[in-house]
Amino acid sequence: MSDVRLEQVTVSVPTHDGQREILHETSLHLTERRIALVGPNGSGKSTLARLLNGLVPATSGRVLVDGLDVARDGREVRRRVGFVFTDPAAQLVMPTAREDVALSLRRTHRDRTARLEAADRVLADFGLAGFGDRSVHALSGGEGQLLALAGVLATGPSVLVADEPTTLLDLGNSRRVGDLLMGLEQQVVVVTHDLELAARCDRALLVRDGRVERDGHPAEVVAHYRAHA
Ligand SMILES: Nc1ncnc2c1ncn2[C@@H]1O[C@H](COP(=O)(O)OP(=O)(O)OP(=O)(O)O)[C@@H](O)[C@H]1O
Repeated sequence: MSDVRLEQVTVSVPTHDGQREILHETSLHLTERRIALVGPNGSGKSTLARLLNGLVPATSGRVLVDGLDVARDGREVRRRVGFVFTDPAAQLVMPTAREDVALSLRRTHRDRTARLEAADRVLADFGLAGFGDRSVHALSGGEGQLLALAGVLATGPSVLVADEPTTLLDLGNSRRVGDLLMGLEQQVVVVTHDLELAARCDRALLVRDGRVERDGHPAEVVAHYRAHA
């Protein structure tokens, strides 16, 4: 399992009259396989998630993934830490589903024909057999999210960070994506408002007002959150 550390991390953003802290001096050691970040809107969950692959830089403190400093070794960290956005449209960049997955395979499969064949195998693994020629814009929300996950996982990350991956999905697709995430071998850090999904993780963190208010077993953290929402 990967080893993710935050050391006294603060994130500040400029405001019209100075600076505002959106994450306050946070230290964490994440080694569990499945970790949920829960909490109210605007509490800092996405900020915390985005720190893990450098999408958001720490204003002070350090973020380390397997000992690599995100600020110094950003390229190598981004190779290890895959990121899935809430809206798959944010990351599906190629015209068809097959080409989108193939783009993720360009490092491991130099030959184009082999790469496209491998992309079809990946699509099949994610329940998208037969979708290869489909435009990425002609997919349902669930299919798009599965394709986005397939594309990120095809790059071979050791950590997957998913920011509200089930928010746009109906119940069936939400379960499908949730089951897929919970079954992955990789370390998974998931930001979610779905407390059932959070309860299936090994550890949960309740983020509020830019601080980790509770950190522990999901059942305990979710119960605390429900009682103090
Ligand atoms: N680049 C930025 N500039 C200014 N403010 C920001 C920036 N990024 C985030 N914020 C603010 O920081 C706070 C935390 O944002 P963040 O997106 O981390 O919250 P969140 O817990 O993921 O919220 P939600 O559940 O609504 O997605 C919010 O008040 C947000 O408006």
